Amino acid sequence: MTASDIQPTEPNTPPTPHADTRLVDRTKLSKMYQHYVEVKDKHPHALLLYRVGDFFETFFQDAVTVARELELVLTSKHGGEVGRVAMTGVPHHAWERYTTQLVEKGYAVVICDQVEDASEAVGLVRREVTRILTPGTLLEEGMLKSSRNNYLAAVVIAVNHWGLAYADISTGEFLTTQDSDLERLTQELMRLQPSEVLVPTNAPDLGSLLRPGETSPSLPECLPPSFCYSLRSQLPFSQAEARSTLLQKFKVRSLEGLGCDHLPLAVRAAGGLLEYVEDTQKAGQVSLQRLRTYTITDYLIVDNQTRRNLEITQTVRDGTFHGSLLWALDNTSTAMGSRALRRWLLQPLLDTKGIRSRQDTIQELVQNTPLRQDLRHLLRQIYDLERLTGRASSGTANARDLVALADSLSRLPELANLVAEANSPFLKALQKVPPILEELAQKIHAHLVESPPLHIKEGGLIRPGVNPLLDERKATVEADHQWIANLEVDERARTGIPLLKVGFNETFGYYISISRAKADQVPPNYIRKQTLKNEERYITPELKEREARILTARDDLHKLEYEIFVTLREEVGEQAEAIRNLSRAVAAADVLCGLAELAVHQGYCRPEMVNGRELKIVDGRHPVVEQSLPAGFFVPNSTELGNSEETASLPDLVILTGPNASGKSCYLRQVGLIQLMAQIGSFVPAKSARLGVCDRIFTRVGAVDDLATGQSTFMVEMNETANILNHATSRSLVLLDEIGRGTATFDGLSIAWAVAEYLAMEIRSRTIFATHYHELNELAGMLPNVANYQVTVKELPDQIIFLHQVQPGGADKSYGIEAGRLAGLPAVVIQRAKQVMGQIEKHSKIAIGLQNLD
Ligand SMILES: Nc1ncnc2c1ncn2[C@@H]1O[C@H](COP(=O)(O)OP(=O)(O)OP(=O)(O)O)[C@@H](O)[C@H]1O
Repeated sequence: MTASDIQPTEPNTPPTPHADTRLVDRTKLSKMYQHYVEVKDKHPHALLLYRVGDFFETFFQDAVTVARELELVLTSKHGGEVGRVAMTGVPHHAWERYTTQLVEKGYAVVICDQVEDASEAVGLVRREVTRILTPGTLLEEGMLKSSRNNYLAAVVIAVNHWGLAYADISTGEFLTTQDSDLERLTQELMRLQPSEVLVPTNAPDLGSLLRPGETSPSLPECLPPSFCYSLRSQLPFSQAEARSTLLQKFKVRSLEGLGCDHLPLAVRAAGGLLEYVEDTQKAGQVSLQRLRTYTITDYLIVDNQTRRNLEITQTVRDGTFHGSLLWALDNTSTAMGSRALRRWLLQPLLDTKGIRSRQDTIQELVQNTPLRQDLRHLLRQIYDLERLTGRASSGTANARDLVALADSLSRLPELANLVAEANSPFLKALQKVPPILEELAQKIHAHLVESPPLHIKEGGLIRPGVNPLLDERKATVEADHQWIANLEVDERARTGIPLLKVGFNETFGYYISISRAKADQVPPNYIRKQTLKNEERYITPELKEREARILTARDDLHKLEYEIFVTLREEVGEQAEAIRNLSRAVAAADVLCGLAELAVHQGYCRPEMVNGRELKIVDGRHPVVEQSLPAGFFVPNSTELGNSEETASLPDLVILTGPNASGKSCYLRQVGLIQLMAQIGSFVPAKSARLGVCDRIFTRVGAVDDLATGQSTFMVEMNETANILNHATSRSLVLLDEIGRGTATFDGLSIAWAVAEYLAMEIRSRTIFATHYHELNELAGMLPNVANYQVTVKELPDQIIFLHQVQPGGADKSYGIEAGRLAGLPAVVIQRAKQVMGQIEKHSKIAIGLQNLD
């Protein structure tokens, strides 16, 4: 197949009946289509993009799908004796853009590229599958979001136990875990938000990729429907296969060193995942870091509901990043740092030592302003080393990637210098740069030109002096070019035609151009090649000889440059682990430097992390609301929780009352966010804080109908409350907003009362319970570890002023009727509501009744 075989798309041609490879008579297909169908048979569940000249074409059923999904014209092409087959194509240079769209829509895409030069091919150009792209196996820069990891996960479930492995093949991260309770698996998947999840199955739809929302009977119920699932064969996930895949990959004799030898389900998930990665990467080698085994309970557990309610990565109202905690905290200077901060926020620590070493680093950077500023300045010059390394080791990096990588590597010694005197752990980690990485940077700089072209097969990459053969060939080509340049001058002199020119075009190559008026003066060795309106074009045997030499030499030159480049790229790939180890240190330092900057500018303090259950915050603020209000407008509030022998006066449970919109929800969230920030090692928005480490944070905030599962507001609320009561411990922090609102007043109040009592007496978790049921204030008089707080307002004759101050005591009214008046309810309705309330208050015996319960 040559370039001339490229079929132009033929719009307006109706699609032929041949839109299904399974129904077509293959013997009547032309050779290229036969090959296409063979490849398609091997990848029935993916879309096959098949290189034909300057296009990636799709045929048959894939053409129909691609045309529909990308809104391209569906056309057709002659496929041999069978007649026409459906076709849709995209220009080869734009394949990434189109493939990204397909992968984002949840399709797997197989790239079948030409692997030999079309001009050198004898017969059909050789084509091979070079890449299989699925949502979880992307490496291309344009397909990935720089600020977040792209996780591929694999799950293996055995009754109530499960193994989960996940990897980001663009950065090399690879982890596995095992646990019981399928609810925890769901939660872990929700934390990771993987782009693709591998599930081993025996089902008939094996090999297919279920797009988000698609269902299959082979999918276990505990797997949330919002992800993409790849249904895979059981074999690579079997204990024996998975074990041997891992042993081979990491060149170890036993899995002990990887920490998972006693976790069969974790091993099976990791082995199956690895096999899939190798299967999809075809041409390239993906370098995953050594597998790490982790335990879910080693981290602060924040369930999906709480993550949502605390708006950690996106807001509840419109799902945007702007307005989330991550948005407020992200002051990082590198993409690696930005990804690391997200990971930290989604997996805060339990271990006080780990927290303190992060705090120490922030503290050093807070105190040393020049160091902090220089560090930020230098970090900004470091590109995404993790992903650049990933592309280098998988063979997808171009020369610009390697130059960017070398530029970044060469900043590392400067970084080491800058932190040479530093004392804190995360800065010390930057003090040593392995000499091999410095040498690698120098080598790349010495080999590649400063601004290499995008394409790596068209020369112009390698500096002179790198390879004698290359220099020799360059010199020959240059001499030939010079000969051609001289030719114009020489021939003008020889022929006496002053306007004679030497030109070049792709079709004829080099030629001598003379105006038609002078055509009678051409020497006899000129051979006429083309006649234009005002011009005749000639060639000479010597010119053609030089041309052939130049073109061959140029091709050789490009090939040699490419070979030198590939060798260099492989050398980078060999250092992937060392580069990534250092990248992780850079990412961590970047996160901490950003948090230090924030601490300085927003006036955050270092929380004192203690071992008990104490939670003391003096003048705490909400880190996001504070940033969205003008400076000084946010009203700080203190919190004291955690009853123990040493802190006998502190309550475990606070009943928080106050009018609508006074700031109850904001206060609840503020406490949760401060605790969470403290457990990622950050400083916190407060004057001072003493915080015991929490094992879990639970929230129940707001009331939203879960339309997707058809549950009512009240049922959602009850499910969430049940989850809290069943899982909270005395080390948990529980934040409840308006329990029992979605049902009849007495039912709601009774449930709220019983829940509060259970939390305070049985679980003894630290709890803030915001409510409009003022009757709950009675609890404080009955239980020693319950206290009442209220958010205060100032009442004027015709308006309420929100003071947003949390103070001891219970509010005795809700101002709900005032809020209704302000919202514009008719005066008669307001008047009547006041009358009704007066009557109810007079006759209500709820509180009295409750006191008499015991
Ligand atoms: N401490 C504060 N300082 C300044 N403004 C605040 C403070 N707390 C809350 N606000 C402002 O008040 C608004 C209402 O707060 P919030 O939603 O927390 O009220 P609420 O008491 O939970 O109301 P409702 O009972 O109706 O849910 C917030 O949007 C915020 O802008």
